Amino acid sequence: MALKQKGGEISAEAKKRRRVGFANIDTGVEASECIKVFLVKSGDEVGSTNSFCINPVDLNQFFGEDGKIYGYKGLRVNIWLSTVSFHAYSEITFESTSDGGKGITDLEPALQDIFGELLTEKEQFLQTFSTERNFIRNIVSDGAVVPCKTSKEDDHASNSNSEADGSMIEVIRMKQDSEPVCLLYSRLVPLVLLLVDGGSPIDVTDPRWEIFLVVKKVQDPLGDCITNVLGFATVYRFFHYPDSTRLRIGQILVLPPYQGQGHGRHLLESVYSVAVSENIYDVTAEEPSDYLQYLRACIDTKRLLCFQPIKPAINSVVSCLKEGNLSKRICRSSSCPPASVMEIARQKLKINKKQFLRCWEVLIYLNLNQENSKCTENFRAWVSDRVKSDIVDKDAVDSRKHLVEVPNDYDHDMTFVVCWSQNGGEPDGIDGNQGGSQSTQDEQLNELVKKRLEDIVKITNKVSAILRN
Ligand SMILES: CC(=O)SCCNC(=O)CCNC(=O)[C@H](O)C(C)(C)COP(=O)(O)OP(=O)(O)OC[C@H]1O[C@@H](n2cnc3c(N)ncnc32)[C@H](O)[C@@H]1OP(=O)(O)O
Repeated sequence: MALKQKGGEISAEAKKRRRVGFANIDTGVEASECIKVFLVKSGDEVGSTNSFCINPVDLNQFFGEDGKIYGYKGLRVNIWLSTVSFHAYSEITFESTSDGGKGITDLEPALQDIFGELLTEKEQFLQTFSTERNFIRNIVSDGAVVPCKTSKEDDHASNSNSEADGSMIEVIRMKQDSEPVCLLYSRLVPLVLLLVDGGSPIDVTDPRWEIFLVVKKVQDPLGDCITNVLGFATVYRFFHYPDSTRLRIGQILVLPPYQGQGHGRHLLESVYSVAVSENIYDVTAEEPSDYLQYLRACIDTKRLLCFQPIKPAINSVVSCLKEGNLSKRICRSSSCPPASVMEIARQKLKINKKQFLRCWEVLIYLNLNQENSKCTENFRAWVSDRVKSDIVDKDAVDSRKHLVEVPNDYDHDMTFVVCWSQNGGEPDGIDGNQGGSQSTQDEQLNELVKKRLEDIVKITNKVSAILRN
């Protein structure tokens, strides 16, 4: 870490101001405003602010309660992060420091919290580009390339791809049971902390973790094979009663320069491919971001569209929505997918039930005549019903049963408490009604329906575009 002070001696004027005390109260500067992180793949790029600058989710979280840095004038923290070895080097410059009532923030501990021992001095950092040149190649050579069928339309994200420049893109699966794999993951942790919202490191000592790496293999001018990590997903295997296993995606990350090029999809499809070939129970994701949900929905809807066993169920709902007067509840409830259909999609495609229900609405919309206002009106009413029943389980209220989801660290899809109230009202302390009038609740419900419809249309448009290409 290099520390440079610009502007030399603190002026006599500044010293005077400091003594006056209250004249200039230090309001601090947000960490995200003065820290920049650049991804670099060669020593030549170090020191330059023209390299690829990433956009961390929340740098402020590493700096006290208010995310601010105090006591500096003109502070700039530039960090270069190597995509060859994942070491980092930081350069800190400022014009002056002074305690304006909140002290002078020590930057070192916060940077250590992110980069740990990967933060090195400049000389050492520059050397890593040659000494660690084969770091990734050596580790992934012990992994297994995930085989996956490739179709013409999926060419740009198939599981072993020749690129126009002669490089190969592969997904490599590695069990978290060897020291080198743990070492590789520990070097990826700063990226998780910086780029995954709420991301925290997995427990590398737990052998049930696996890591899927999407890598690019390229020949350098000397004929050497260079391997770069483009992205990765950590996947946890856990027991599913009575005799199977589920796969849960803990973290998925594509390095920013390579995002939007099909690598995230490649990783997800590889996880599915393993789940199908090993007859895993299903695949889930831990607290997925909105974008990940959207991406999964696009991928799974496309897979389900080609899945013949669910066609009759889709057709039956679509014809009900076409003809129907949805004021009849019976017609609305028949719009739910039959349990047998969800089960077969889980068995064959490893799509879990919650995810299937999300795709179900898109599948129906994709098959509807969207130009026909009666159809779209019915569809709206149907979605609205489904949103309501997601929130208020009417049958449960009638029978005085209340299902209360209980968050836990393990699997929040799975845990809930069934509460019973004698008098037919909500049990004490777990009243789902957080207060507010009926009209406020209606408004909130309408907002949710609107949002759900927007999501459905967005995914439908994307899947339609994918199918057209
Ligand atoms: C559990 C968790 O980890 S939650 C946190 C998730 N991770 C993060 O937030 C970290 C930061 N984000 C990322 O790393 C990445 O954005 C990821 C991992 C979420 C997605 O990876 P990317 O490589 O960017 O996505 P990828 O390029 O594969 O897919 C995106 C596009 O492919 C489209 N797509 C989906 N299926 C297909 C298909 N079959 N054919 C063609 N395109 C498709 C998607 O619709 C999307 O396009 P759009 O955004 O233009 O609508």
